Amino acid sequence: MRYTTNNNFVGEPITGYQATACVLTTAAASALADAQAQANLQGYSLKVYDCFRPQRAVDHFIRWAADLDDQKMKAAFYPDVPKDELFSRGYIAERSGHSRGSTLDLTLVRLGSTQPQADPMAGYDCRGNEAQRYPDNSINMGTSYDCFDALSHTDNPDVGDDILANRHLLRDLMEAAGFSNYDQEWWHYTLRNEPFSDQYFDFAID
Ligand SMILES: C[C@@H](N)C(=O)N[C@H](C)C(=O)O
Ligand SMILES: [Zn+2]
Repeated sequence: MRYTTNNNFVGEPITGYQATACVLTTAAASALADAQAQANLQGYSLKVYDCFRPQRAVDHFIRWAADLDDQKMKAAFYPDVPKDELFSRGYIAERSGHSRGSTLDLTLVRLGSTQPQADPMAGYDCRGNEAQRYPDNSINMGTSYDCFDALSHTDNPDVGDDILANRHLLRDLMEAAGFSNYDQEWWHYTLRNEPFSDQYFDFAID
C-alpha cells in the first residue's frame, strides 16, 4: 500500500492511510479473488498498490499539487508533466473512483517472487529501464507504478511488444473478472458494475 509510505509522488504518508490494508466493496473484492485465481493458474499473482482512497487522502493530493515549490518527487514520478497539470491531464482526480470503493491499482508478479530492496539514496527514474526504476518484483510494465507520463498509457506502442503483452495480460485477467482499465494508467482498474457509483466515502483506513 504505497500511500502508507514515503515512496509515492507526494513523498510522505498520505492522510487517511493509517494501516496497510486493501479496503474494497464486497463486489470488487469478490471479482478480484476471481482474477487472482486465474492469475495463479498462469503462474502469476496480483500485487495491489492502492484500493479504497478516502476523500481526505484526495484532499491531501490537492493541497500538495497547489504547492509548486515542492518538486522533490518530480524525477521519480512525473519527469515530463508539469506539476500544475497533473490533475488537468487526468493523472490524479479530485473526485477519484478509488473513493467509491471498487477501484484499485495493481500489477502482476511471478508466483514466488519477492519485493527487492531499494537504495534510499538512489535517484530512480520511473520511465527508465528496469534497472533504473524503483525496484519492484512486478513483471515489466514499462514504467513504475504512478509514473504520470504518456509512457504509462496502457496501449502506448513506444514501450514495445513484450511490455504491451504484459499490460494486456493484466488487462485480460481483470476484464474477464469484471473490471475496466483506465487507458492512461496501466495499473488502474474499476469494477464495471460498481455498487456505489456516485458515492465518495471518507473514512480513515485503520
Ligand atoms: C493517483 C493515481 N494512482 C490514480 O489513481 N489516478 C486516478 C486518475 C485517480 O486519482 O483516480
Ligand atoms: Zn488508481
